Amino acid sequence: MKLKGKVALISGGARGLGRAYAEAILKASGKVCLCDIDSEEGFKTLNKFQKTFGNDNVMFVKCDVTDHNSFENVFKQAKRKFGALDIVVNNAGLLTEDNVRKTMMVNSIGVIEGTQLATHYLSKESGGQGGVVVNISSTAGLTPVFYMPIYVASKYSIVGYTRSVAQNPANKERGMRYTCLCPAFTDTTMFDKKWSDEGEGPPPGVSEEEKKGALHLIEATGVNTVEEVVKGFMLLLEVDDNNGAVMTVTKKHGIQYRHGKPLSHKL
Ligand SMILES: NC(=O)C1=CN([C@@H]2O[C@H](COP(=O)(O)OP(=O)(O)OC[C@H]3O[C@@H](n4cnc5c(N)ncnc54)[C@H](O)[C@@H]3O)[C@@H](O)[C@H]2O)C=CC1
Ligand SMILES: CC/C=C\C[C@H](O)/C=C/C=C\C=C\C=C\C(=O)[C@@H](O)C/C=C\CCC(=O)O
Repeated sequence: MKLKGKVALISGGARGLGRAYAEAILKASGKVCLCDIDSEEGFKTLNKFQKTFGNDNVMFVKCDVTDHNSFENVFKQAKRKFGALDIVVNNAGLLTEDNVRKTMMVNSIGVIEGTQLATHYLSKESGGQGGVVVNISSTAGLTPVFYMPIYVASKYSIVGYTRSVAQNPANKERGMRYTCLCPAFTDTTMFDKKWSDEGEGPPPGVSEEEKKGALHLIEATGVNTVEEVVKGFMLLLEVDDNNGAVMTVTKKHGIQYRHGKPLSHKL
């Protein structure tokens, strides 16, 4: 997809990776509707982007992706302002093991409902032009991590969901493609530097065993810069024949496509 003039909706776009995806699309002459539960940070980002890219090319709508009406309102407002929608990035996420329902609501159901809304609002059968959905999982959506099983469960669900929706032949008719981006540890607020040896020690509630596990994995995978993840993200948007693609981005191995082989029906 050529990004000039294309319109993207990005959840969790107020900061971190979501904000960086937005900036990359704006730099490529696209338009962006940011949404986030954090309106203070959202309006700060909006003001900054408006100064650089112009008021006509960016908007912010406060939204909680776990509230269907609140999320759907973003799609309506983006279409009203820009007249079209071509890209949906289901990026909003959180990392907590303390609240299983909240983690699943944001990281899993928020992404699934965002994909359903995208299919409805972008689809040729609803008067759209078709388009692309990028669902943000994690390498923790492809490999077990003993100290964050709930986060892992939420992220595995996104990989399976995206691959399944991509296989639905009806979505080809609708002009839709679905992809999944799985970054490993990346240097944002979510990646708490306190976990590293230079930091002040683990966050409250993290046991020594969990800290050791985290440090071991961080050492094995390395820590991505935001720019490295954005490079993979832009490839997913720009390459048109990648419906169903699952891409990992790790510091050590860079960008890799992961081909999930379906189990044989004999099993
Ligand atoms: N930073 C990392 O190491 C990695 C992050 N990821 C994923 O990338 C995505 C972005 O992560 P980061 O930018 O690092 O995190 P971040 O914490 O900096 O940004 C997440 C954004 O999502 C928003 N958000 C949270 N709950 C929301 C809700 N209910 N409704 C709307 N917005 C909500 C937050 O307000 C925040 O602006 C997440 O899905 C995360 O799981 C994946 C792999 C690695
Ligand atoms: C402190 C947590 C910060 C950010 C959240 C992030 O999403 C969590 C990531 C947690 C674990 C990451 C594990 C990464 C593992 C790897 O990159 C490789 O060991 C394996 C990569 C892919 C697995 C698929 C395969 O078997 O090839």
